[in-house]
Amino acid sequence: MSTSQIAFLKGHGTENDFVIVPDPDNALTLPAALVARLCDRRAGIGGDGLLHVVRSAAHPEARSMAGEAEWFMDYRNADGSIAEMCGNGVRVFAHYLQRAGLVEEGDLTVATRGGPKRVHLAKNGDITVSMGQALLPDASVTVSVDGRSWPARNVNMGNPHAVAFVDDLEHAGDLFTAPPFTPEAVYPEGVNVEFVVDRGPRHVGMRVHERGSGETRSCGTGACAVAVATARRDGADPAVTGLPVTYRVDLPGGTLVITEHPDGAVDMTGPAVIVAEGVIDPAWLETA
Ligand SMILES: N[C@@H](CCC[C@H](N)C(=O)O)C(=O)O
Repeated sequence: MSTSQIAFLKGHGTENDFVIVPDPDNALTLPAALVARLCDRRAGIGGDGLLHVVRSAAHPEARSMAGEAEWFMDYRNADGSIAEMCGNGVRVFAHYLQRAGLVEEGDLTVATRGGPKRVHLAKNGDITVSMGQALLPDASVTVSVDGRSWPARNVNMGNPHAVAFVDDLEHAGDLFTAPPFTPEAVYPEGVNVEFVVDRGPRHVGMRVHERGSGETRSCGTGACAVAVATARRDGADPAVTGLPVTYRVDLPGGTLVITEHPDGAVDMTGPAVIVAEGVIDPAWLETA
């Protein structure tokens, strides 16, 4: 594929939006600066991140997963940085594959930097991703905004999250910049920070500041981290009770349903939408 004719699509999952770049043979070079330009909402196409769609066999980071997952989600944040996982991204990625006729309704596996993820494409359009187990590294972290501070639960869903329970989501402030946390050494690679309020039994609301993207209207891995942290807070750890626990997680862009099973496996269910498709103008690409 010539770099002067790059096809793209635009899609979102609960309004966490992505530029999708199909590149089955991994022929494109996508340096961080170009990704950031593509994700720019004024000078580019605009998105919280970019999904580079590559055959696993064609990508050095995914070749070892090619036997079980034909397709690799090479995910990038809006600033061009690389992240291990993107939960909403996997749903949009799988939806794109189905729409393009590359996979069928039912089950498939998508390779990610966080390992292979099982995905179920349901008839009604819902997409469920088996996100794997949450890790809960024991570290006491404090997150602060505008003079208020909260203890945060450290949850790793392949990527790092700090989950803080607050009285009011407004207390998270404008989230234009990353909320400071201490001690900084806990997250040497940065962190996604979630602010959570209770909305009812097994029902929470959240806002998130994503590493590399700023405040987004949804974060799939963040919703999973929030559900796991809330289950621990509520004394509903499935490994202890022997029962799965399901949380409805409301985000500014929609609702995700998260279930944690007694073996620790976390499932996330939500929608995915393709909004548009087109070709990047070669003249724009020259300047980008
Ligand atoms: N929006 C994503 C998470 C994307 C990666 C994150 N910004 C990071 O750097 O870890 C999701 O839906 O999970």
